Amino acid sequence: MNVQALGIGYRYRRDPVLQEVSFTLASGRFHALLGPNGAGKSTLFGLLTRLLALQQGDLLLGDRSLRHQPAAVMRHMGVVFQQNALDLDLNVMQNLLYHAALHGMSPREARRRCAEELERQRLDAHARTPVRRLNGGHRRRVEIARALLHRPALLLLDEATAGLDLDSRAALNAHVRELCRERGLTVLWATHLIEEVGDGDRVLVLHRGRLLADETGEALCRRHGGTSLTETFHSLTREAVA
Ligand SMILES: Nc1ncnc2c1ncn2[C@@H]1O[C@H](COP(=O)(O)OP(=O)(O)OP(=O)(O)O)[C@@H](O)[C@H]1O
Repeated sequence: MNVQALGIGYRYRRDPVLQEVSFTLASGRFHALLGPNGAGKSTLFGLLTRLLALQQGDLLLGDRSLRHQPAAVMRHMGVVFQQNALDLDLNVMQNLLYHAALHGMSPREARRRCAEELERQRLDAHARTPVRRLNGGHRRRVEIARALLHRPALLLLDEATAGLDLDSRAALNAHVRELCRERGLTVLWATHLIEEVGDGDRVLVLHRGRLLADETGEALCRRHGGTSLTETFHSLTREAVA
């Protein structure tokens, strides 16, 4: 399902935090939303997930509008927020079952989907483990399993690797790419870490509330004559400040 952001703008008080942000996410592809701290990534996530009310613009999922058919859009969206939001005292299965109930699944359907999702995320051995006893990488995978329980077409992840060590970060990033390839999920992965972006990924560069680029890492480097994405990103954001 294609996703289109159309002219999204937002201000908390007087100063605009997002201005005319428009982009398209291609069905079944991994997209990186790259921006330094304070660029507006979390604000954009807040708007896409309805934590914040849209002030300007809209998001279309297929032909459904977030502004006019919010429930229909949310049904096709899974979200992993920056802050870990699992109940540490419940075990993995209990966390998932609770969430499945919120989606209105019958107990039988919920158990089936939770078991299926845990197996797909290679977490089935941890079903009865209290979340408190899981490492950070596994906790994130439980959150991804939870976000996918209702089989969304679009998965949004906001700084999903925050607080993880280098190896766990790389493993989680690879895991989400695999989900994207295998299930045709459309993914928007927000990060300030350039090393989490691959040359072939579509990269949306957000800086001070404006989208500076929306193309593959390779194309971005070629267009700006940079030898690496890191160099290109830094020269792009420097130019925008000058
Ligand atoms: N509740 C708020 N009230 C006022 N200003 C805010 C609020 N939340 C964020 N901001 C401001 O909006 C701008 C964008 O912040 P946002 O958190 O969206 O950026 P970010 O790219 O997600 O950064 P980070 O990676 O640090 O989370 C920043 O200047 C921030 O100070």
